[in-house]
Parts: sequence; C-alpha cells; structure tokens
Amino acid sequence: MQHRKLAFIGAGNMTRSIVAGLVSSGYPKEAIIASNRSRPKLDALQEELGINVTQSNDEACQFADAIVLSVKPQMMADVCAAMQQQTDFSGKLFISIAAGLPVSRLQEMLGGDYPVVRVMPNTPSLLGMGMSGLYAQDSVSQADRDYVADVMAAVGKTLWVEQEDGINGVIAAAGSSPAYFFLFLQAMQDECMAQGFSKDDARLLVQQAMLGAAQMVCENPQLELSELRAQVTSKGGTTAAAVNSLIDSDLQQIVAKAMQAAVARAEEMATLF
Ligand SMILES: NC(=O)C1=CN([C@@H]2O[C@H](COP(=O)(O)OP(=O)(O)OC[C@H]3O[C@@H](n4cnc5c(N)ncnc54)[C@H](OP(=O)(O)O)[C@@H]3O)[C@@H](O)[C@H]2O)C=CC1
Ligand SMILES: O=C(O)[C@@H]1CCC=N1
Repeated sequence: MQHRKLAFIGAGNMTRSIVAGLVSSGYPKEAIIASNRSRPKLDALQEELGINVTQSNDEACQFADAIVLSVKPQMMADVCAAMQQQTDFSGKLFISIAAGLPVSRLQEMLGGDYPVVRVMPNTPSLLGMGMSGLYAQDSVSQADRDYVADVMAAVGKTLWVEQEDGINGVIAAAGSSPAYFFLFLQAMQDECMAQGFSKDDARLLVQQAMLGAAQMVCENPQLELSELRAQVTSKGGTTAAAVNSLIDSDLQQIVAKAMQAAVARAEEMATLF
C-alpha cells in the first residue's frame, strides 16, 4: 500500500476508529496527522497512537496529500470554507466519511472539482473489523481509488458502489448498523437480568452468543442465513417458540422500517447541509 501523508480533519469517534486500525495495521504514524477543534481527543490520540496532532485544520491540510473530512455533516461547509482560505488544494485527494453529503456538494464546499472519494465506514474499524462502502466519480484516478481502498482495507472489508446513492444503502446496512446490534444485545441483556442473572453474566451470555453466531455466518458462506437458523431450531422446541414470537411481532418489518429511516435521514441531510 502507498503511505501517502494522511490528514484527518475532526478527531472524533470515527477518526479514532480508523486511525487506531491503521496504526495497528502498520501504516506509519509519522505519516498521519489529526486536527480537532478542542484538545483532549488530540492528546489521547498522540499519547495512545503516536500520530501527529494539531488544533489547526490548515496545518493538517497543508501537511497531507490525502485529507479525510471527518467532522459532522452540519459542520462541513464552515470547516471547508475556512480551509480553502489558507490552503491550496491542488493535487490533494479528499476522502469524505460524512453521512449524506454528495460529492457535488462537497466540491462546492471545497470550492473546486477536487477529487473526492466518499467512504462510509463503521466503528469496528477500530479492531480491523470495519465494513466500508466506497464511491467515486469516474474522474477520480485509479491510483487514488486504489489508495483509498487500501487504507480502508487495512481496517476491515470494503465494497465499491457504482451509484452514489448506494452509499446511503451502506449507511443503513453497515455504517449505522453496529448500533442496531448493540440495541438488540442490550434488550437481551436486560431480559437476562430480569430472569435473575447479574449484569456481567448477562453480558457474557449475550456477547458470546453473538460472537459465535457472527463467526458461524462468516465461516459458512455456502449456508443461507435461514439454514443456520434452522440448525438451531428443533421442531416444537425452545428456539421455535422464541423465533415465532419475533416473527409474530414482525421483526422483518421493524428492521426494514429502521433501515429505510436511516436512508431517508441521509437523503434529508443532503438537502439540509
Ligand atoms: N460514528 C460513526 O459510527 C460514523 C460516523 N461517520 C461520519 O463521520 C463523521 C464524524 O462522526 P463522528 O466521529 O461520529 O463524530 P464526533 O462528534 O465524534 O467527531 C467529530 C469531531 O469533529 C470535531 N470538530 C468539530 N468542529 C470542528 C472544526 N471546526 N475543526 C476541527 N474539528 C472539529 C469535534 O471536535 P470537539 O471534540 O471539539 O467537538 C469532534 O471531535 C460524520 O460526518 C459522520 O457522518 C460515518 C460512519 C460511521
Ligand atoms: O449516525 C450517523 O449519522 C453516523 C453515520 C453512520 C453512523 N454514524
């Protein structure tokens, strides 16, 4: 992989997840810089990961060949407007991880048709277990595409989408979805506790079941998910009772509605910011 100088503008949860994954995969820490409005997150990144940090977005931008735009979508316009006053963006590659903001809007914010790759990552990148969707317009060079794909592959799996609105589908399926799984597990943990387990024991039970199930999914690509479920479900047994209860409560529809809400919000954000 090329080790271009890489800047992260905004050092919040997602930057931390990607940078930690990158550093542990061997990306040189001297080649990474992060900027942030306030100091504490920068100090933690410097101390724990050894990367360069600054409170000046301009300094980060000037240091780098590739710039990851990692502030909240509603902050993006102001951040880009301020940076373009101080820095010549020629020759720089932009990587936006912001939900909702299309390339055309990002280029407007940047003040020119600079190459932009949109990436929709998720926080398990921290552990090298991320899932990122990528999109670029045809004008983005193969070298730039390969670089961004390599960076994200260092922290997890990647999937290119052909159409830009595919990124909103990635948000619903992978960017936001760790939160759905955490919510599901929390509900299970709460019920375990209601059934008499301590909080720690309840967590152990549900997290290990989730991990084992996820591993079985990954290691059996030839088996449909419904088949894996069938293997747990004895006729007239306990799993059938639980699964039928979920089906009767229309889990399928609940999940579909939640994912559609994520897409709708991403579409709305494109009009708001
Ligand atoms: N969290 C997630 O799971 C995912 C997030 N994303 C996207 O990643 C982006 C960042 O999200 P996330 O990391 O969760 O958000 P956070 O709020 O954790 O991080 C945003 C960071 O930006 C900093 N910031 C705000 N204004 C400025 C500024 N003017 N200059 C420099 N830094 C600034 C904030 O600093 P301060 O500490 O001072 O407030 C904060 O640390 C968003 O666009 C989001 O859509 C994409 C996929 C998944
Ligand atoms: O909630 C959000 O908007 C961001 C994008 C995907 C995950 N977090």
